[in-house]
Amino acid sequence: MSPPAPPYAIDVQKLNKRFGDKHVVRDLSLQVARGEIFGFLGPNGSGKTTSIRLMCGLLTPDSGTGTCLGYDIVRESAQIKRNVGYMTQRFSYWDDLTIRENLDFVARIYQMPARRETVDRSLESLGLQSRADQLTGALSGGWKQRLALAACMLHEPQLLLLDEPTAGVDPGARRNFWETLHQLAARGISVLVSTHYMDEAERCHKLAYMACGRLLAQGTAKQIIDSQNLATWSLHGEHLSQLSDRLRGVPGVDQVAVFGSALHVSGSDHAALEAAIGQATAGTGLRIERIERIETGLEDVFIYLVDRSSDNDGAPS
Ligand SMILES: Nc1ncnc2c1ncn2[C@@H]1O[C@H](COP(=O)(O)OP(=O)(O)OP(=O)(O)O)[C@@H](O)[C@H]1O
Repeated sequence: MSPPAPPYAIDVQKLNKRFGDKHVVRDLSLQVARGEIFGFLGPNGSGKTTSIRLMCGLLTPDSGTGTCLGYDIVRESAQIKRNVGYMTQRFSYWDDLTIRENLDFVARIYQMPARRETVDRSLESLGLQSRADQLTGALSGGWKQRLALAACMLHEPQLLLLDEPTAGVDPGARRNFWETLHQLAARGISVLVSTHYMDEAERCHKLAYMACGRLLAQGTAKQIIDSQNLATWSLHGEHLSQLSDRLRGVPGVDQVAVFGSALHVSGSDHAALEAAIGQATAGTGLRIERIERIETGLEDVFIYLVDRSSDNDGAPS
């Protein structure tokens, strides 16, 4: 009888990694459950890629422990690599091969048995049959990205690590890609995916937000939003930049951020925030069309977390 599968696809505690004197990952503890889509967010250079590589045994942590698919991330990295699908930020394929040929090439490199069946199964499961015989170089970004996913799933991994898989892909293709991820998760495959897109963050079962190598928050989108207890007001009008200048630094106002044609003003002291907005907007001569209390969104919270973390660290990442 095979041993029971571990409850977590990823379970790491207090991972640290330095490159020279740069402390890139700090005390990272994180769990990804089986069949869960876990979103990994944070500014450029915050340490997401390094964390992903630590979690799948491609890099050795300076300290910390953990398992990936039940294998020790330090001692059993070879087993992890065999059982994980890793889609890097820069996936490479041959432009002058067809989708089918590219997948066959990957299958050959990994010396997979029953290559033809494996490639056919992969084409079918990711909806690539209609394009199987087209040259990859001529395909849109969305199809190329689907090919990248198929290539890292050829060996039927139980865990996918996807590093910004949809960067530069149009919204329609991104939506289709996420539908596929949810279908895979429904089959019990776990997914850790880094992204900069808020709409994608909201499609994850759980999220973690990283800045300057530290996890600042993790949980469901609702848990992350609730954890900061921010009130947010939306202000619409003509002179948003002047209004923004008036509001910044006023007691009660913790954050002012432009969202399209609106200004979002947030604070953790709800009464002080409301009073501050009232004072800043009264008798200014600025034409303000609408002021309304809105639900605080994930993006409001992430901006707030990054601002606070860079205040604490002395410099933005
Ligand atoms: N092999 C390396 N040697 C030295 N420094 C490195 C190495 N890999 C990454 N870094 C540095 O570590 C920091 C974190 O990089 P990392 O790629 O993990 O961030 P990221 O959050 O994935 O960024 P992005 O969103 O831009 O992909 C950066 O300052 C980067 O320059």
